[in-house]
Amino acid sequence: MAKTRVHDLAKEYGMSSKEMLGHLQDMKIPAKSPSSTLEDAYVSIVRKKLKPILEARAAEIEAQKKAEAEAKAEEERKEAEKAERERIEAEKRREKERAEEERKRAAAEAARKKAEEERKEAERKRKEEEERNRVRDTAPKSIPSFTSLLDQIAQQEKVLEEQAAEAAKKKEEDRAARDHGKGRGRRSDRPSRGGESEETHRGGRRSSAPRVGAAVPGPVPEGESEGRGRGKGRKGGRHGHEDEDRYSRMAREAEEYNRSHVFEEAREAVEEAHQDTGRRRKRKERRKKQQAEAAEEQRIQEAIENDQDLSQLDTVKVPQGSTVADLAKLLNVPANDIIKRLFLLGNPLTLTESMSDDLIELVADDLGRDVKVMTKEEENSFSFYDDPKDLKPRPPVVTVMGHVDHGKTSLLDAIRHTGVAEGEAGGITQAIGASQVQINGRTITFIDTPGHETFTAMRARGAKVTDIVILIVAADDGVMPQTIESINHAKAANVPIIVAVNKIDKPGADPTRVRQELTEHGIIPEEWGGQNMFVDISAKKHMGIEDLLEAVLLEADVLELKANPDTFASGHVLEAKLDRGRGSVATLLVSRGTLHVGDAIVAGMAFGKIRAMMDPRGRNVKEARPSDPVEVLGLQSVPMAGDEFRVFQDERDARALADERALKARIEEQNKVKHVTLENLFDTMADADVKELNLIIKADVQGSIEALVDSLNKMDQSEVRINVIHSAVGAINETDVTLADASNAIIIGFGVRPDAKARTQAEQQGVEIRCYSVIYKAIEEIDAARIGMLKPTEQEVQTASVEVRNTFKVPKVGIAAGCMVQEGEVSRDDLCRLVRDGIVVYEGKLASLRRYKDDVKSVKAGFECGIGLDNFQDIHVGDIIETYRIEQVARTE
Ligand SMILES: Nc1nc2c(ncn2[C@@H]2O[C@H](COP(=O)(O)OP(=O)(O)OP(=O)(O)O)[C@@H](O)[C@H]2O)c(=O)[nH]1
Repeated sequence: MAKTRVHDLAKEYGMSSKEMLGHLQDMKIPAKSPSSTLEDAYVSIVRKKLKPILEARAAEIEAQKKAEAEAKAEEERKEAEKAERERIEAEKRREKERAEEERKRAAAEAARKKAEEERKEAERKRKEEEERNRVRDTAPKSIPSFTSLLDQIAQQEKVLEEQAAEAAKKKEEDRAARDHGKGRGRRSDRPSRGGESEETHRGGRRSSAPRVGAAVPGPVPEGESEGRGRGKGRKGGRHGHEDEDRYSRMAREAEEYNRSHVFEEAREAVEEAHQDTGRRRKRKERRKKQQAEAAEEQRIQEAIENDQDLSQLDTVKVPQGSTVADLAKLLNVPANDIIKRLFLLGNPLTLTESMSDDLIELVADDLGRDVKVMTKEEENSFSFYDDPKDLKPRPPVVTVMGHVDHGKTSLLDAIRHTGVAEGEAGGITQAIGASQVQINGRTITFIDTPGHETFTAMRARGAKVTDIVILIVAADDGVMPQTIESINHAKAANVPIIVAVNKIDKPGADPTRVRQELTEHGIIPEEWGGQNMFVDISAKKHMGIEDLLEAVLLEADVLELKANPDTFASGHVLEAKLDRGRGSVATLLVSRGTLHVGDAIVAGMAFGKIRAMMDPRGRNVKEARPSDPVEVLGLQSVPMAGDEFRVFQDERDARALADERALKARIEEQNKVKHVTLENLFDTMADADVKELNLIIKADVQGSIEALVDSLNKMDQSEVRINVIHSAVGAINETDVTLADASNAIIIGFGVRPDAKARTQAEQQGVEIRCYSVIYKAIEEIDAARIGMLKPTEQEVQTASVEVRNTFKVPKVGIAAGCMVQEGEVSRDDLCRLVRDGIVVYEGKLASLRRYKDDVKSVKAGFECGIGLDNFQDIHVGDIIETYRIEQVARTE
């Protein structure tokens, strides 16, 4: 039975051992020292008895704590009050400063305004003067009304002068009259002078007054002027100052009236003179405007009918490489206008020369036009307009990216098994290049070609199919070069990134380090205040997968992904290949509308009617909705990954468009070849030191070609220039060898093999053919060859080529092939590949090699034999079995 020591009990109750011993003594419980032990029965007595004491103590502590808290709160309140007072005072100070500043500013402003007003007044006066001169100088003299106005002005000026003279004379007379009152002698000679003067004045007035009368307001009354005569001399003298004022006023008013009146009339006259041409111009402008409005309306109407994006309407689409003439036609401007501008830009071009993207944009900008230079892919792409009310939510499309071996494939495998019943799990195969998973009743689409090469190749072709990127980073390895590349690619495409920190089950895993390293590349976890969701997972042990999928759904909710499902389908080709038996097989991702079996489609240059569709589980389906990936049969040729597809109502339209595109591509290809040859000629002349590595690339799918070319482009080509002189989907044939021979090229095969004739020819002509099934291997080797660092390595040595002539069932083994060895010698230990129509269908080992019923070690050319393949039954008559062995070969290059 457990015993309790006194000091433990004391500790439990927060008291000293001595105090506890005191209590024990009071309770008559035997205990001597702190280390004495107590029976459980005693302990329970102690607990009972000490309960009220403890409660009292607890209450005491509580009260003390409360008092402390109150004191603290009071102190804080005071602090806050003090801070508030300080704040208010500071605010007041600031307010005062602001007011002072405001006052200064207002004073400065008032001074400025005054100066401005003065300046304006001076300006107004100057302008008035200018206007007067202008009207006088510029008005056409041929206009009669204007000429007469000028006459009037001259007359007015004359009258005013006379009036002023008269006023002066009157003043003189009055003064004389006054003087006369003082001394008669002086007055005696006055009348004759005055009469003479009066006569002169009257005569002058009579000749001018009638013409002026109408123009001068308040003409001088006859009586008044008469009054200035002899009879009313004194009286007039008394009113001398008044009269003088009145005359001055009249003179001023007359001048003012005339000035403004004359100006106004002159202005009207000038306008009238130009009115004819003005009206014509206005009419022309109005007509032009109406035409432009009608054209614009028609354009919008057509755009609406064709479901086009209305926001793009003002931009003129110019195909890449357009000539000067093409651009002039598209912009509806004279070609000379463009040639002139090009000349000024230092790029003189003729009508038929093609323009670079930059030049097209520069010239258009110069012309004030908005253009978009369209690549071939963009030209082939369609833009649609959907009424927002037709849009419905669609599943997100996700791509997994990350460094080699960080677990992309494992993650996709783990995801494919999520939400699938246990029994069903084994039956899941990756039927097409994409998969879908259900989580919480919602769907997520995954593109199954992991890695940024495919992603970028697609994007480079204008196909933005991914909504969300999952960046996978191994927790034991951290951020590596391809992690950074993936981040850059996702960022360039403006696609949100969710980070899956993988392999957390491993002993060296450090998810925090991964987070820290990623912050250096702008990927910051949400929990650290960033934008990116991080989920720790183990793809191998299926840990955290559902959390990751839920994160994807959360991100998708933020993106509000929508599409219109009720229209003709369109989307992109994810992958396409040629399949024996089934023909052209393409994996499509629907982005808009619903795709049905029987639909007529165009994808890039391929067209056809959909014969059958398969979902990611390999099940036949009748329709595919937005974000659904499907494998389709029925296209008459193989499109390229990244091509846009679109359903047409009529198969004939589809065919016409595909034909038109194919023709255009052929013409472009021809032009390009010519162009490139010329360029190469100059380049080679310029730097003869540069070595060239010419390649011909053949592959089973377009995606591999693009991925390889993309990687080659990234290599340093300063010493050895890599030229891909030809690339295509399909087996390596004689034409490829001829081309390689002519251009000193190496042929690279991906998942494809040379046919027999091509191989023989290659051997005869010494053309090198290298075949790979892993892209990294090819890149590694080309890179190694480029930098001249080829190490001794393993090399494949072909041993025999065997044709399948018959197939039969063998108990326990399955299907075996009755064959004829065509060349070489096949051995039991050889590795092999089964080639059908130039495409590698199987790679592995021989399971059996027999002559009649006997197992044999080898069979030579010209002999028949029976061959069984390891774990492979799908052998057809006509297939070729190539056998080979791997040898260590020292490189001589
Ligand atoms: N311990 C552990 N190992 C894992 C985990 N995920 C993947 N691996 C292992 O890591 C290795 C690489 O995984 P893959 O899925 O092939 O990686 P990948 O990124 O697709 O590789 P590449 O296709 O070459 O780019 C394999 O051996 C996996 O078994 C994990 O969560 N835990």
